[in-house]
Amino acid sequence: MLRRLASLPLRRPAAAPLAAGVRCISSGSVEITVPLNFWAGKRRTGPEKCSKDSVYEPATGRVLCQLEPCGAVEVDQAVKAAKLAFGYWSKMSGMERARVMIEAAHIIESNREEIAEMEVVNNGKSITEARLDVDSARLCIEYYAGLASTLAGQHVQLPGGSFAYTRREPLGICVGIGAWNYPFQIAAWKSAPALACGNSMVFKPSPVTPVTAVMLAEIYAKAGVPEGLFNVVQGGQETGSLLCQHPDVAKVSFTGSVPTGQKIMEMASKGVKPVTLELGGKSPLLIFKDSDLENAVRGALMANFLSQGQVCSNGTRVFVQKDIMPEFVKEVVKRTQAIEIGDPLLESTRMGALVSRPHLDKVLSFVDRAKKEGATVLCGGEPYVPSDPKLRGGYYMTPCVLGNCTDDMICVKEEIFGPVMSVLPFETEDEVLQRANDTSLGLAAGVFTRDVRRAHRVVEHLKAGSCFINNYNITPVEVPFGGFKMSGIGRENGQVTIEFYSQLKTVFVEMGDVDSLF
Ligand SMILES: NC(=O)c1ccc[n+]([C@@H]2O[C@H](COP(=O)([O-])OP(=O)(O)OC[C@H]3O[C@@H](n4cnc5c(N)ncnc54)[C@H](O)[C@@H]3O)[C@@H](O)[C@H]2O)c1
Ligand SMILES: C[N+](C)(C)CCCC=O
Repeated sequence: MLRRLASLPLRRPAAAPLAAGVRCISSGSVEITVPLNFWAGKRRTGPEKCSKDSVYEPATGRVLCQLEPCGAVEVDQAVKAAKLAFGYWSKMSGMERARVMIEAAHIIESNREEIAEMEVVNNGKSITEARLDVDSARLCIEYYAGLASTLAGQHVQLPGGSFAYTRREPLGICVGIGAWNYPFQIAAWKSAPALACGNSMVFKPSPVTPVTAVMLAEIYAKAGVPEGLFNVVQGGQETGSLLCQHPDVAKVSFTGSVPTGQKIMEMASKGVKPVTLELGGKSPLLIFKDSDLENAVRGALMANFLSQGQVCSNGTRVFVQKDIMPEFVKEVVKRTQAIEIGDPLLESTRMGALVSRPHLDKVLSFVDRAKKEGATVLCGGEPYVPSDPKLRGGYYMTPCVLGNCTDDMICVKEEIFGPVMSVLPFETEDEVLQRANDTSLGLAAGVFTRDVRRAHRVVEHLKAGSCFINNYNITPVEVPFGGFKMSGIGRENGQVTIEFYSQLKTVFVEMGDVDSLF
């Protein structure tokens, strides 16, 4: 097996389409009947007697497929498969692992459109964004393939010719648990560093978006990973809890809300398992009067309206220096009103549907509460019904800009996770820094200014894991991403993430005699 893996060519002709069973789709035309669980190299049905949950297509509100949540038996089968695969994979060299991962990246590239389309159908985001998410997943796998062969330890000289060395070793079976806003990308951001380090993974997507993680499992299988190296079990919190508490699991990497992250940490603590937690945010974006206004407006839109505003790192508290508030607001509102909402599979659409009916209702209720608290709706914040009859049951709303906001309003304090921007005036740098940091969360923050000294001074004081100067919401995979404070623990992407998916073994080597005290 090892020889076969090692001899894979670096590049193959375009891979055959994946088994999602559909191509060239349109909204409302897709029904998924293939099983969505995957372990030991194959798609699998869930437990015979499970109660199935309907999964919806956000663009239309139609049922897309049925989710078969895994119970203890299936979780155990997936973990067993991962254990077996770990035995092979962890013994391969970094170069051998890299070859297979690069092959997986090529298969993603060849199937970019199909994966993006399925992401749209299941998540509701625009096809333009979904393609970028697929690219980010591929780049992440390529990046960690590149790092796989660089894993190395240290050599330390000790007295008398003795020495010690360190080995960077994999952890074992890692569990990945994902949120619904970037289903394919999250699966890749977790599996790529895990696999590069020699681990295997059991991944549980959100029950709202179960479709594309299993496509990634197929891709890894086609690329030639050992059977069981990357497995997908579907389900909600019960399945997730079973994974976190499984005695053979070495680590849990979670993306989701703060309350769930706290539960995961608690469960993992019972087995003293390390966790990576990528949690929520309520990030500030600071726009100073010396900013390039055109870029500041673009940045504010990028900070709020990607993925229908359902982005953890969104800069939803937009602090604008008073002097430029009128022109900033005028421009932001004009451009927000021009965002084309509608069928997420159309090239011209810039904002698709929110992920579910309950989530849409929740976001709209935040807008209602903001109004009651005295905020002014400068635009949007209404349910939106597209003219195309097939989209009438979809979960759309108009992107919203709230003015007249104050720091104590719920819309300014709580993560809304929808297309709602709160604009707040400020006067001085000290004041805005104090207000920007006045939150228990610390995922991201941004500053727009032409003053280079101010920019670096401000980011030095911002209590956030990812800070942007004169841009927002870009996440190159070479760069670590993660939160301060209650926004999380650990990082994804970048070289540092190798440390979160591996452990250090120290080996002492005695070259002389044992100097015994006894
Ligand atoms: N920091 C990041 O990188 C990042 C990225 C995306 C989303 N998020 C955050 O995710 C949230 C939205 O996603 P969501 O609604 O899917 O979050 P969620 O916390 O409701 O669910 C996330 C995942 O956890 C699972 N889960 C729920 N209860 C569990 C339990 N007790 N044990 C194990 N697993 C359990 C869910 O089934 C799902 O797969 C937002 O707060 C957002 O900010 C963070
Ligand atoms: C929008 N980004 C930049 C891809 C960030 C995704 C991670 C969080 O939801």
